[in-house]
Amino acid sequence: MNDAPGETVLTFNGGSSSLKFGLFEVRAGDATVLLAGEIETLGAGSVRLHAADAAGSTIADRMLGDAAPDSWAGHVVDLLDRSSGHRPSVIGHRLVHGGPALSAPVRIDAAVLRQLDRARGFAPLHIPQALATIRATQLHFPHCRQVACFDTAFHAAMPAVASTLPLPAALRDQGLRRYGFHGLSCQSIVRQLGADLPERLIVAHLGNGASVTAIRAGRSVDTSMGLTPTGGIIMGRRSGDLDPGLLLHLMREHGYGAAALERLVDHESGLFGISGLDSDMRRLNDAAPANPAAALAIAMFCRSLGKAIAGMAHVLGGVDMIVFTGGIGEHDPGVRATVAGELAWLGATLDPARNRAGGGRISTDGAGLVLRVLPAQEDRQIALLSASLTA
Ligand SMILES: Nc1ncnc2c1ncn2[C@@H]1O[C@H](COP(=O)(O)OP(=O)(O)O)[C@@H](O)[C@H]1O
Ligand SMILES: CC(=O)OP(=O)(O)O
Ligand SMILES: [Mg+2]
Repeated sequence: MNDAPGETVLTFNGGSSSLKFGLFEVRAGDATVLLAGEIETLGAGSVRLHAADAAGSTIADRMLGDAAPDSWAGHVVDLLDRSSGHRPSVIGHRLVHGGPALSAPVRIDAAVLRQLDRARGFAPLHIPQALATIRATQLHFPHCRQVACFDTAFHAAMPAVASTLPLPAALRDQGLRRYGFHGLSCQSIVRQLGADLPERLIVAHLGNGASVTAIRAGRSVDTSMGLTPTGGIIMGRRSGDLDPGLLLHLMREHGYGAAALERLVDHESGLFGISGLDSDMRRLNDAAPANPAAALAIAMFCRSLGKAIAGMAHVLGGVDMIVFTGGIGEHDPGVRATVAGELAWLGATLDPARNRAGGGRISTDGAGLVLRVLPAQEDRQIALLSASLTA
C-alpha cells in the first residue's frame, strides 16, 4: 500500500442501473469515507441522485428527470464542486470487463482506453457508461491519475476446469472463457471477513446483476457468470443462463439478429420479463401478494440462486459460510429466508429476528454453516486499489 502522505480518491462504480460514487481519504492502507452517493434509475424517466457526507447526513437528494447515463458523471462532478472542499488526487473506476488483455488494476492512458473501447462488446450494459465517466472526469480533472479496477481480476486465476468453456480451441484461443464478475465486491467481502474468512466461502452478490462465487482460502475457484455478465442466475432484466438452442430457435424461427437478442437477454428478461411488471425487487415484493406473475418471478429468482449455491457447495466439497451482499442480498430478508429454507438440507438455519434486522450473522448460534449479510464495498475496494497503484 502507498502509506504516506495519503491520497484523496474519487471512485466511480457503474452498475447496470446505477452509478455509485465516493470520495475517500486513503492512508496506511485504510480508507476513510468523506462523501458517498449514488445516481440510480427508479423507473422510466425517473433518475435520482443522493449523496451523504462522512457523518451519513444527506447533502443532496434530487431527481434528475430522464438524465441519460452518459451524463451522470457530470452531475457528480458538479456536486463535488459545490459541496466538498476536497479535490481528488486519484480517480478510480470500476470496469466490469477489460477483455482478454486487462484484469489487474491499471493506470488509464490512451492505450488502455483503446483496449477498453475494444472490450465494449463483452459488457455492453457497463463499459460504455464507464468510458463516458472516464472521459468526463479526464476533462474536469486533467491532472488526476486515473485507475481502472476490474471485476474480472478476482477470478483471473480460477482453475481451468472452471474458466474453460466447452468450445473448440480455435474459439477459446480468442479469449472466449469464463471471466466472472462482481470481483471487487467479492474482494471486499474477503477483506471485511479478515480473520473470520473460512476455508470454503460462497458469496451471493444480488443486485441488478447477480452472481454466486465459490471462494477457497480467499481465492475464486468458480463463479456463475461467464464470458459476459448476462450469464448465470436470473437477474433484474438479464435472463442468466439459457438453453443455447433457444437462441438458435429465435434466430431461425423468429428472425432474431444480434441486436434483438441483446435487447431480449439484457433488457427484457429476468425478473422484469417473468413479472411483466418491474425489475426492482422492492416493487415485486409489494406486488407479489396480489400478483401471481410477480410472485413467480421472486420464486424463480430464489430457485435459481439456491441451485447456484448448491452447485458451488459441490465445487468446494461443502461450505462453511454463505455471505449475502448487493442491493437485494443486503436489504431483502424475504429472499434470504426463502433461499435459506430451500438450503436447509445443506445445513442452513436462519435466525428470523437476526434476518429481519439484517446486519452481520443471520444464522442460528452454533450452526455449522454460517450465514452472513455484509455490504458490497466495491467503492472502498476501488479506493484502496487505486491509491496503491502509484506507477
Ligand atoms: N429494501 C430492499 N428490498 C429488496 N430489494 C432491494 C432493496 N433495496 C434495494 N433492493 C434491490 O437492489 C437492487 C439494486 O442493487 P445494487 O447492488 O445497488 O444494483 P447495481 O449495482 O447492479 O445497480 C434494486 O434493483 C432492488 O431490486
Ligand atoms: C457485473 C454486473 O452485473 O454488475 P452490476 O450488478 O453492478 O450491474
Ligand atoms: Mg453493483
